[in-house]
Amino acid sequence: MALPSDVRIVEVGARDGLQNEKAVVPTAVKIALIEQLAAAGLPAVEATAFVSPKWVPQMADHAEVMAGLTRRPGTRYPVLTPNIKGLEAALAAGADEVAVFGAASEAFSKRNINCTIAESLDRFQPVVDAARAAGAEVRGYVSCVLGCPYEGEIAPAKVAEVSKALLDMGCYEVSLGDTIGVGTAGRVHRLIETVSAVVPRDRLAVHFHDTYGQALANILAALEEGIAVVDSSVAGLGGCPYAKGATGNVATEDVLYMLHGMGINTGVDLDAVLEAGWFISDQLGRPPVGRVSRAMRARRDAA
Ligand SMILES: CC(C)(COP(=O)([O-])OP(=O)([O-])OC[C@H]1O[C@@H](n2cnc3c(N)ncnc32)[C@H](O)[C@@H]1OP(=O)([O-])[O-])[C@@H](O)C(=O)NCCC(=O)NCCSC(=O)C[C@@](C)(O)CC(=O)[O-]
Repeated sequence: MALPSDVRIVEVGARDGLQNEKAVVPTAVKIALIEQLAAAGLPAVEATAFVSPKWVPQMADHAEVMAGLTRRPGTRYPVLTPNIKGLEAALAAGADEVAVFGAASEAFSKRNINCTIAESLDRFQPVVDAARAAGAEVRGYVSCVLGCPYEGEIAPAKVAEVSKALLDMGCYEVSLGDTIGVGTAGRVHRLIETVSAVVPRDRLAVHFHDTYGQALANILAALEEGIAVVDSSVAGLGGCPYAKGATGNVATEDVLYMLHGMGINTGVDLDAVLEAGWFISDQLGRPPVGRVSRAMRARRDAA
């Protein structure tokens, strides 16, 4: 299949990235990061999660983050909403795009959102209905598409089943998450071949963590399968609090460098994303994880 000429990047660093930080990141820092990422031309900057603060304390300032943001016209600021309570709070905070998040693994679903896969789908339907009735678009996530920290291998057919259920209930797009980064390119091809039998490829996104260093190769495999939406995280921030050992998403800077080098358009300014990555890395007191960010910083420092 021909590679796409344009790829939409969904930046998840401020949510997926920061949710796993132990030290509380000040709300003002989160807002500054989100605004820098939006100014870099990223079309979607996931802003926060309206989840239980007992489960994910780092996202407890969700309403303050939304209230403090100066939003750019044309940029989307999706937020996670696991249930009606989260949705109501998100809508009250002015969210115009939300995301429900399920899993292809029963054990992960239990640990992450405290219910079975079937229960989660029952819980999401009213969230999707109410969001759409309020004029908010809904994205769906499926975690553990290439492996689960508790169950190991996950059948592509299960991923297809959950993805189809999310699309059928009204999600405009389903993002396939390799939560613990165990996938390899051949398995990505097989996964997308299986899922695309029930969900059109133009309704699929990929969300790959880079735990085993496979994310860029896996993204390329997804592009070869006709996928044109990629989730990534500035400075390679992140991990999932309910997947021990999971490291960050693939770094946005690495994805942009690869795509632009291949002549694929994203509309995103890599230099501005690099600056945003250095800003948040300095705030967190550690170097960025992404290779491009490290290389460009070394070059800048040497100049
Ligand atoms: C889903 C729940 C809430 C169920 O948690 P629960 O304990 O089963 O919920 P409950 O309905 O029994 O309520 C218990 C308490 O939580 C409160 N509560 C209930 N809902 C909310 C809410 N929305 N916001 C704030 N508070 C809430 C509720 O009001 C009550 O408060 P209490 O009466 O005890 O004071 C919980 O399990 C949860 O918040 N889980 C979120 C976990 C999470 O955020 N994980 C990370 C995101 S997923 C991810 O990173 C993967 C992804 C998307 O990036 C893709 C990939 O990489 O694979």
